[in-house]
Amino acid sequence: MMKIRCVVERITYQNPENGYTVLKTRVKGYEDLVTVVGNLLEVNAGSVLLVEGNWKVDAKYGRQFTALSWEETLPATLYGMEKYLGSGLIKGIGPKFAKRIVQRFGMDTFTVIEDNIALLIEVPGIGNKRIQMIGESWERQKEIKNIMLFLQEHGVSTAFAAKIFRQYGNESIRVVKENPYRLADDIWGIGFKTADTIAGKMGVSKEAFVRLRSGIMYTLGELADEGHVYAGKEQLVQKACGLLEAEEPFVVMTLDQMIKDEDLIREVNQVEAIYLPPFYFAELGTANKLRKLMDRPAQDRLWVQLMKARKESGKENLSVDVSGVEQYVHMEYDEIQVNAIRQAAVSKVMVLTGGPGTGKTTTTRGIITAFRMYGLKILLAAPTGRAARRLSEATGLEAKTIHRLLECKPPEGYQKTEENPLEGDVLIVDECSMIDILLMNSLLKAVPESMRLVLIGDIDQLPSVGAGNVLRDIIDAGCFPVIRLERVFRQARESRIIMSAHRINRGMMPDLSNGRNTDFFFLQKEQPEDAVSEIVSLVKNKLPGYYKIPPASIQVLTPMQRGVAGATNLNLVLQEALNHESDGLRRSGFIFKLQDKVMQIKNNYEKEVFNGDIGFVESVDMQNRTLTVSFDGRSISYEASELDELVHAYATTIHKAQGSEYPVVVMPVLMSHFCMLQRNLLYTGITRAKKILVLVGTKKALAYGIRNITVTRRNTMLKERLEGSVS
Ligand SMILES: Nc1ncnc2c1ncn2[C@@H]1O[C@H](COP(=O)(O)OP(=O)(O)OP(=O)(O)O)[C@@H](O)[C@H]1O
Repeated sequence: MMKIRCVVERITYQNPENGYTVLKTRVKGYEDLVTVVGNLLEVNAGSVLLVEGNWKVDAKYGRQFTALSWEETLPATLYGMEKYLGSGLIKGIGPKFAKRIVQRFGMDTFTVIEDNIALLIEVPGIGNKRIQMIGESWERQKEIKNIMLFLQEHGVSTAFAAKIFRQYGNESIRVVKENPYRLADDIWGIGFKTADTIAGKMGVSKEAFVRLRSGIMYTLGELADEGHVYAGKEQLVQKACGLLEAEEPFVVMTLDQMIKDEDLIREVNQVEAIYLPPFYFAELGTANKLRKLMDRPAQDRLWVQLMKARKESGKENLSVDVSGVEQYVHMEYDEIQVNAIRQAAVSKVMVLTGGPGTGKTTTTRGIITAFRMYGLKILLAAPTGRAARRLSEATGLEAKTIHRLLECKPPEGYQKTEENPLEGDVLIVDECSMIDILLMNSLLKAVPESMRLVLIGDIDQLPSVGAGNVLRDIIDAGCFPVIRLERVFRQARESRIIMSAHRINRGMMPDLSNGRNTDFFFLQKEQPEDAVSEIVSLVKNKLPGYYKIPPASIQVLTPMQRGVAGATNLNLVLQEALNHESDGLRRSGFIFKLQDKVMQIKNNYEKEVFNGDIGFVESVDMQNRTLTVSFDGRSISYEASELDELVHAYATTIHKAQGSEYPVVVMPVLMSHFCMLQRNLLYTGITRAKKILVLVGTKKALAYGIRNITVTRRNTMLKERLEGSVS
């Protein structure tokens, strides 16, 4: 084993999945650039590294230095200093100024910046404003370097240093030393495992209360990510023991203490359920409010008139006359649709559900028309921006995202609450299958008791990303009127996408024959590698050529994140094929370049961008290490350390595409995805396509997915609470 000191000239290759990196570096005594390979995800061009490892000769690439461990140091040569300063790490200095500064101050460069920064004024082109910027950035880098050093000493990669610094500032090291598990609570992207590694190196014992507590919290969080609102006690203890490698009695004791401390809530009914408090209160709140809404009368003109007429006539089935509505919207409704409109007129809470093309939108328009005839004030909402926009286009009325409807303002949160409720007579919410228990509770809190509620959604789609199975629980509880639309109308029958979705939903194979004038294609590819090449050629050439559309309007949806035909790899190959920009900002092995299609993967209330929003990189500032993304024309800027909120979106998982629709969808369906292939996943993926759908893969995989209905049960008690069997 030996050590070399090198300056990173450029990063040639990085694999974000496993961290494998190839660097071209300059090493003293070597004429040519030296190739260094290994797990070096977090390095920047210009960094000076002390790398420990061995020389090896690769059959294809020749002599290389294989890194086993490495640390970053400040450069000690003129060349290194210039590279370091010009790398973009220090705001206000790019390659040009780096050269000038080093030319002027030589080996004293860093001492000058450190002790006497005002002297930079002697460098042509540098003014006081820039000096101030450089000074601040230098200090920040120094502090980040200290944290990095500290983290490296404790065996953690440097990726999180900037984030830790942003959260705690100069207190960073103190906080981490005091309770490293706080990192997992406070910082998005740092999980229990990372915090636990730090704690382990710091000598925190395996049985320490802080450790067990954090592990239990993490396990509950993981179960919530899988969709569970609560954990069965046994399930939780077992899972936590596995994670913590701790004896069961210690975990049980910790759990009991946490319940005593009211960190967690235990409820014993049919099972011993352990809740994280927000989930418990959300489930309880949702159930109580829905029951209350059901019990209280509305106060609008339509309600008052109908109830009066019912009372006077003694007829229970009196409702609105739908023929007036039909005349107004120029549509003849079928029996179930008429029923839906009549039911809406006499309901405080109701559910409208159905698959694609069954007339949910058309019926909603009818319901809205009936309400408007009686002067009701209508509010429209949907969980995502795109779903809200679609609802708005379909109804001609303003529709908001639930976040906007509730006037979400960080950091205080929702402005619309029980104390400051929504104003209106009726709230109609679309795409309700996407609403998780926390969001549903927040929404219902803001609904006054006299307001009507119409919930619309397709129950056969994937359930919400967040915890709960809210729409299904509400339907299954049997306490609310539910109208199920099943007939597919003529126009929709012509769409093979829609007909295939319905067949899949009934467990049948779709018709896979290809022909002209169709919207549904199946391309047989056995091997994932072949499927990927086909997808690239479809997105880059074939579909744009045939349909005269830009590649950016084509969305690749895939069942999985990992693997050859998973979202990560597809993004890498599609980026390479579609984006020819040579450079960009790097983060964890990904490179964000001008024009890249990207997706925000976290709700960021400050920036007002939300999980699932798709945009395009519209500028990259290598000097200041920032970039801006245009989300539907709105420019949002990101610092390099915030780039883990973005992923490339040439391809996304079907889960992430819930609630969105795209004109053209390309979707791999391969046995290599077998663990994810499920009927509701395929159904959701296929129904995202509005004009063209191309499946690439094997019939076997498609058939397997269609048969697979082992939808994992989610732990929720909402249905029981609504029924009244659990209070
Ligand atoms: N009563 C009806 N008579 C004739 N056509 C109808 C009727 N109801 C709906 N349709 C037609 O069926 C098609 C699908 O209806 P609609 O768009 O309302 O369905 P949807 O359930 O909202 O579909 P998706 O979920 O795919 O958006 C439309 O072309 C619509 O005009």
